[in-house]
Amino acid sequence: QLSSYYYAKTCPKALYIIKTAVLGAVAKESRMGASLLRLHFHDCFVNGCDASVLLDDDDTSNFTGEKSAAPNANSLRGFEVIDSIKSKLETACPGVVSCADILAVAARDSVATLGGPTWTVELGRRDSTTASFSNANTDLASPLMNLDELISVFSKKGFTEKEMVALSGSHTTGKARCLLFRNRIYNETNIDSEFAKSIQSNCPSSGGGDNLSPLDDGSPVIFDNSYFKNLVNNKGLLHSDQALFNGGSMDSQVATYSENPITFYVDFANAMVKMGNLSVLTGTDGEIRTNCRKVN
Ligand code: HEM
Ligand SMILES: [Ca+2]
Repeated sequence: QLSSYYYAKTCPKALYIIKTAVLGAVAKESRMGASLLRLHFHDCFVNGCDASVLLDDDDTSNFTGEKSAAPNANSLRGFEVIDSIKSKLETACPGVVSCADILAVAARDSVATLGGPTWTVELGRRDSTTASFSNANTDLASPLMNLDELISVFSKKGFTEKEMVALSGSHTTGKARCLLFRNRIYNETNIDSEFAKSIQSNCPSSGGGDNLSPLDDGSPVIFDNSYFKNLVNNKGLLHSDQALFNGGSMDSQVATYSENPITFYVDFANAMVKMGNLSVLTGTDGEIRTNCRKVN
């Protein structure tokens, strides 16, 4: 249903406008590439890729937005970058480019800007007129999950175990808060002890819960396969990261990606296209929001 030429006639500069803005935002702060990639993921896994994640709480339509759900609160970032892209697009071609498409293109451009693979983004998603606080709490994975739980969360969205592992390679960039990996670095045994010690210096056993550590110590602002190299060395930051390589069924897949970046890139790009197609609104469903934070 979606098409890569969707805006060719109605907003020919759309892709250029988004790419330029993403490049600028990542140049200003490299972590923003990670944050924009994650926004698209947290959008797509909750009611599909419909920009529901961008909506603020709405007193008129009477819904609580997804931003305050547990996986998102004090964690998601990049909303101002999306707002700024949207306002440029509204000037260039008012009412044409959806917020959901902006998220999909910004995720692709972020990965490419950080040195990762690129892919063709299918376009034509429309924006939701509602959000789901409760689905945001149930449909996203938690960093405390084990392999079987991670497989289950992704299989509910139609992904294979291998695709789940490839998508997790996103943790090759970006940061996480101490409170989410504290138990791992102090109490777990499947962790390299030097690595645990080095992370502990910025994540005390009590307090400092918001202190940040890179998800990939090896190359935090480059989109490469270093995340998988970490895992085979027991240097996964989150419990859920190390769960992918912990004597289970995905060990060999992780090892393959750790040795072969091209295989990872190909699988990652394909899985991102698939993720971008989750329950999209097309035709006359939904709307093209004027402001990504509010229904029209
Ligand atoms: C496999 C299950 C996953 C779990 C349990 C998980 C969990 C997390 C957690 C806990 C954080 C840190 C949040 C914080 O400290 O506030 C994080 C960050 C991040 N996640 Fe995931 N994630 C998963 C899969 C994914 C996928 C599929 C993607 C993208 C396609 C992704 C992209 C990111 C990125 C880029 C960051 C860094 C964001 C930033 O620095 O702003 N994650 N994730
Ligand atoms: Ca969504």
